[in-house]
Amino acid sequence: MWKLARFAAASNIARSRRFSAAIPGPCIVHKRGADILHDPWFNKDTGFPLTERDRLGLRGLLPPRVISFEQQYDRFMNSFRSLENNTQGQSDKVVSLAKWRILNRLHDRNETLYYRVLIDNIKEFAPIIYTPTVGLVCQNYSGLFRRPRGMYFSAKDKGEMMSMIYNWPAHEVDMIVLTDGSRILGLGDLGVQGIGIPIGKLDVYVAAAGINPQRILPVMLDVGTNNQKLLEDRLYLGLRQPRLEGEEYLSIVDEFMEAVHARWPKAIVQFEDFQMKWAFETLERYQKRFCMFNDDIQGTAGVALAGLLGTVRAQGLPLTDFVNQKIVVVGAGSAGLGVLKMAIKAVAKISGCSDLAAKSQFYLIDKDGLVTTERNNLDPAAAPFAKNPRDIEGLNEGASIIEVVKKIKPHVLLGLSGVGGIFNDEVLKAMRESVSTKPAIFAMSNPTMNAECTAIDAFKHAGEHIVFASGSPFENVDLGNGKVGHVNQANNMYLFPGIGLGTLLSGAHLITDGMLQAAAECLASYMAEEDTLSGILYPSVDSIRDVTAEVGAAVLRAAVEEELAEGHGDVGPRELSHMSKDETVEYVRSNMWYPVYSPLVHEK
Ligand SMILES: NC(=O)C1=CN([C@@H]2O[C@H](COP(=O)(O)OP(=O)(O)OC[C@H]3O[C@@H](n4cnc5c(N)ncnc54)[C@H](O)[C@@H]3O)[C@@H](O)[C@H]2O)C=CC1
Ligand SMILES: CC(=O)C(=O)O
Ligand SMILES: [Mg+2]
Repeated sequence: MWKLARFAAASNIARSRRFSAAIPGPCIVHKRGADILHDPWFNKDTGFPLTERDRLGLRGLLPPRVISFEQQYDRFMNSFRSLENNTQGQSDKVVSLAKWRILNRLHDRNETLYYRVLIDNIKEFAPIIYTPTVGLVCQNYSGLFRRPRGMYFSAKDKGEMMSMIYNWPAHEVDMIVLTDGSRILGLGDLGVQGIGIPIGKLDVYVAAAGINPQRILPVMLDVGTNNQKLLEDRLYLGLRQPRLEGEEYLSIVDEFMEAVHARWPKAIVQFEDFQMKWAFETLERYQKRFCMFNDDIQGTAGVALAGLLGTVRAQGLPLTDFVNQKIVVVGAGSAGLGVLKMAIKAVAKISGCSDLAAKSQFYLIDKDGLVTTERNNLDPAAAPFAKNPRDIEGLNEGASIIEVVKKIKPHVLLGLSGVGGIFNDEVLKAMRESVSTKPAIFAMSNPTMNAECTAIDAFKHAGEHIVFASGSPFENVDLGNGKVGHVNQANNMYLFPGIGLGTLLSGAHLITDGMLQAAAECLASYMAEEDTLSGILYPSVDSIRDVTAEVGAAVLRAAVEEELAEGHGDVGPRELSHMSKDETVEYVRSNMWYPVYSPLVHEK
């Protein structure tokens, strides 16, 4: 049963109460005077009322006039707009970095205002703090570095992490995003510079899930880098050594996980942008011990599955037809294999057949072409998805993308290869012969330059009737005659915030396949029928808080059903289990942090 597009008006309501007069509860602060002005968690800049300036020893440290939050907000947005005007005509790179810098400076100075402008303008600002600009920021991180954010644990810290973790100033941490920088988006090994990704992901957590920014922690595990250019860069800020491997590597990750668990047993750890071998190994190693998940494997799988089910609906077919869809996945890495695994499970569930039988509609291509059982040195992770040569008449081991597309005429061509432009004109034109009435092209690799094709090329070469999705945002395409080719953003940002928030509020100490499945199903059913029929598979990024409330509730309810929910704060497992579906959504929504200036009360 599909839900109608709900909460359409919710963001408008939120906007109208943006600057409402409701008085927020007080916030205890353990510092005074200039220390407060230099702490972005508490700083209100010129917004401190006079009484508070007296109370906190701020009198004389600020210009006399008190500026309201609304005025500060408008002032920032005006500066942002001026910057846009002043950088017109400059290269995309210069403009993107300038926009990132102005937002980053606000982030460093005043988190309340930063998160308010981010939440209110998420569609416009997500491409700056997240993909694609975050990729550029990571590539240039050592040069851009002004002040640290998050924590850095390196191979040199072995044996020290249990004490180092107490250097983090917050008493409570709910959400950690961890990377080792080994596969940053489609940009490869960026070593310590990959810290930009946990920072960007956690900004999305605050904006989409309302995780309190005082309770988030971006973490870089610096075990070296194999990026020669970085090793030779005199500005590079990470360890100048090759990456640790094998047991040495795992012992560092083990030590970090144990240190986190010792200090914050309930914190959720999201593994992000680990190279494939460690992505799978660490997931296997920790998923039954710690509250963790791998976003690239599991979050991406759920978002892709929701999109794939959407393509069935886009053709006006019942969901049961998913079992007949021919799907070619290009990229056999952590993301591509995660998608295949979850999609095959969905086919098996719908058709009631075994996973083995459910595989027949899927084709996997990696850098060496079509993956078959005849492959020499077949990667064990890809082996379950390798085709038996008997089942692919007319195709050989290593067949190219164009050969596979021409022969199979798939309903869906999905890219998670990290290689920009590999869905070239010829491949896209071949998709015109697809057996689908609405062939789907998912160019999911990030950032923009690594997308398998652009939106314009997809509509131009594959036809105006296609369904298109990309990992990084593209503008909708003007098809002429008033027609528009809709661009979907198939990005795990639609799921990971809800997975984190739902797990947190459930109090579960593990994240199970059932909870992840519930998240994917929730997203798959989010769009109304008429939207999917016109090729709109995912909601607008503007409504990401509403989507996250639903996804979070689905995850929480799955945890309750699996008897994993231990409750959160004052709300225990019994109360959670008695909540109706709608009450759960409201409960999740009411637990989302929203940035307002709270009265600060000093306590020694
Ligand atoms: N849209 C989204 O939400 C997400 C997108 N991604 C993107 O997916 C991409 C891949 O990520 P991972 O799977 O983690 O990387 P990975 O490095 O583990 O895997 C890349 C795969 O692509 C294959 N490949 C490389 N060159 C190829 C070629 N010329 N033709 C066909 N296949 C080729 C490789 O053999 C490998 O199997 C990245 O660009 C990443 O940004 C990843 C996670 C989420
Ligand atoms: C979106 C994401 O997680 C990635 O590109 O790696
Ligand atoms: Mg990622």
